[in-house]
Order: sequence, then C-alpha cells, then structure tokens
Amino acid sequence: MSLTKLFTLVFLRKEDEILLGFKKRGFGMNKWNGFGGKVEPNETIVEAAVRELSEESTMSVKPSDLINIAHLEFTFHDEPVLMDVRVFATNTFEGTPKETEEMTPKWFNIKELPFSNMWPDDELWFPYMLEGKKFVGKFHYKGFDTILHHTIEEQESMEAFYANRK
Ligand SMILES: Nc1ncnc2c1[nH]c(=O)n2[C@H]1C[C@H](O)[C@@H](COP(=O)(O)OP(=O)(O)OP(=O)(O)O)O1
Repeated sequence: MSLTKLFTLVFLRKEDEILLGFKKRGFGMNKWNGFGGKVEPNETIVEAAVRELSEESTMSVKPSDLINIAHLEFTFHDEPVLMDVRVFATNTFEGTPKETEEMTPKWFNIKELPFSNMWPDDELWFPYMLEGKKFVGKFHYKGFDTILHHTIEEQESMEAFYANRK
C-alpha cells in the first residue's frame, strides 16, 4: 500500500432521524452519504470535518461537539490507495440544511434509510453507528460496487484505538 488519503465523514442526529446528503458530483455521485471530504494540509481532521459539513450542507457544529465514533478504511483491488475515513457524529448543531453545489441534504428516519442508493459498505456498519457503538471497519472493494472482503471490530474507545495502532 503506497498512498494513504485522509477523509472525514460527519453525521448529524436528531431523535430518530439522521441527516444525509445526495452527492451531486464527484466521488460517490448519486449516492446518499454523510458529509465530508479530504483533509487539507493546513487543517486538523476535526477542522476539516467542520468545514466540509458547512460547505456541503450549510450546517454548523463546534469542533468540541463532534464525537469520533469510527475509523473506516477503504482499499480497492489493483489500486495502491488506502482511504482513511474518520467518522464523526453529533446531535448538537446549528442551522437548517440547505442544498449546496455538492449535496442535497435530507433528514431520514433511521428505520427508513436508502441503503439501495448508498455505498454498499454503509448497510454493514450503519447498525453499529445507530446503536451508539465505536468501531473500526475495513472494506476491500473491486470497483465501486463489490466488497471482496471486510472486517468490522467494535472498540472500547477511538482514542485507545489510535493510541495503540501500529
Ligand atoms: N465507501 C464509502 N462509504 C462511505 N463513505 C465513503 C465511502 N467512500 C468515501 O469516500 N466515503 C466518504 C468519505 C468522504 O466523506 C467522501 C468523499 O469525499 P470527496 O467528496 O471525494 O472529498 P471532497 O474533498 O469533498 O472532494 P472534492 O469534490 O471537493 O474534490 O465520501
């Protein structure tokens, strides 16, 4: 594996609902997902998470209100790239979601999620997130539709995971 790229992914929650955005362009186009993107060289991971959420949904969160709930890794058959995705959630935010150049946001009831129009891995790890678990998921894809193999491991804490990781 030669190249690791760092991404964020943010989910806003209110009661039985979760905010997703329909991606209008680029990677993951025409899929519902959380809000996030690449971490730029001049910012921390949490700063990137706050910025991407705002750019894609117009919603505001304080960095201290974002809870790191998961670490996801995506690799692809015959491609030397590892996508390292830091997943955050919060139910403390400000604003009303608005359509942006990149995403169309919509609140979904957590029992009516549009998995058929999401990344195939989402259906495997969303149950962990919705049950309030911390976890690490690793997914190896062939193309963008087929998961060749995966693991999901529950964690006591994400801080401990990152501190102990080699
Ligand atoms: N398989 C899978 N499941 C769930 N979520 C994701 C994936 N793959 C992914 O990339 N993601 C997430 C991680 C990020 O939040 C986005 C991808 O970010 P992207 O839109 O490429 O990054 P930007 O910096 O916004 O890109 P630009 O379009 O602005 O260049 O999807």
